[in-house]
Amino acid sequence: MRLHRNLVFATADALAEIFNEGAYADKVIEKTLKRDKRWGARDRSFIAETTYDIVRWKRLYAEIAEVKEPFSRENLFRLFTVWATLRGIKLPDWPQFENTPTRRIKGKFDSLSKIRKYRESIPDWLDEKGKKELGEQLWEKEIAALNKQAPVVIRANTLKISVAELQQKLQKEEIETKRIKNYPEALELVERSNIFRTEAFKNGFFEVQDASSQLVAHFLEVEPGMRVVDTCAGAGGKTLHLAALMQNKGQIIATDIYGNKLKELKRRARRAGAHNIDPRTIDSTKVIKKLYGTADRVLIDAPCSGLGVLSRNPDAKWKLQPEFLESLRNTQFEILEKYSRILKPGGKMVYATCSVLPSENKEQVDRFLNSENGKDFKLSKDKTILSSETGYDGFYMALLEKDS
Ligand SMILES: C[S@@+](CC[C@H](N)C(=O)[O-])C[C@H]1O[C@@H](n2cnc3c(N)ncnc32)[C@H](O)[C@@H]1O
Repeated sequence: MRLHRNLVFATADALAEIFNEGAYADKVIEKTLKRDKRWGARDRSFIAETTYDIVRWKRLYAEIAEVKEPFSRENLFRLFTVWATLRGIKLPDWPQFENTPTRRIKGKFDSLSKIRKYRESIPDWLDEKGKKELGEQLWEKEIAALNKQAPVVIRANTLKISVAELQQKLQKEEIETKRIKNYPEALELVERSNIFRTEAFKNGFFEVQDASSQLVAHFLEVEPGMRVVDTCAGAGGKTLHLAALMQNKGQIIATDIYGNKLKELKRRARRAGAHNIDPRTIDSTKVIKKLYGTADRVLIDAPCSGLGVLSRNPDAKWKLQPEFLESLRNTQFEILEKYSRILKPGGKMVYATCSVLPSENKEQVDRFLNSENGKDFKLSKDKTILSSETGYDGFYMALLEKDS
């Protein structure tokens, strides 16, 4: 691979914003890629993938390069040097790469790789937390899996097209995909590419949605004609799936505390041809109270640490703080406690997170079942999806039934 100056410099600029200014990696990359219209698909993927890689391995690379935050421009190039050296990429003779200590970089990599928090490039507290909650062996496997680049998975929008037809249409646009066993609407891309540019996407034939996330709507056992409340709908990844499973029949009330996310949901629903969604911003306690006792199904796709989606969002490793995890647990419990009241007697509810930590998952469900409001509920089934077992995101989902 030959390194191009403007691409490497763009990567360094992106890293400066992410590391030194605390900006979100996905937003910075999106903005950076708009900088030069002449960049082709390869250039763009170089910037995106290299930036994500260096974000993912920040702690390990900083330790090897012996640099500390905030990173000066020179030190950002040192991180880049470590990245290139460990991948066997030949460095050009630019002043930034003079006197690169190749052997020393490789030697330090070998010795630091013996210690998990460096090898997996995670903060001390996260290593402790993962070990405590999952046990040494499982944590070791899970964090290694969460450090791998995530595959791109899409969900066929069965309101408009079958999975088989979508696969053919994409093939005509030179995008190879494969079916995934036991994930009925999923297709995995054989090679990464910018699928948002395809006609199939513009026509609303699919959404990008990880395979594990595609299990959640099925878990809720919805049927056409039901009244469903998706309480933490966000931009609607699961709402759109629910609409498809309900064949556009019945009603889905999609709530969230952020109106701008629901705006995006509306836009996506239009493209997908989903007509049974009623978005409502939670701007007072009345919004939820009005719904008490009215729904056949409730989905609580709760705000969580996002540890299960680290492969997609590696900067969460550096943004998450232990205190935040503590306060999240209270939010999750409050949400469960309040939003479960939306259900009719005999109705069903799913509590889901994209976390693999029991403290955000089964422990929250147990706490709810032991609470005053939870005593009318039974746990029908639950499932923890580990990235180390499936290769997709880490997730948790529990199906709870309310007594009739
Ligand atoms: C895991 S995300 C939801 C993702 C979304 N369901 C999807 O599939 O695309 C959690 C959502 O909960 C919302 N949220 C946070 N606190 C909330 C609350 N108290 N009530 C309702 N929604 C909340 C966040 O804004 C966020 O959109």
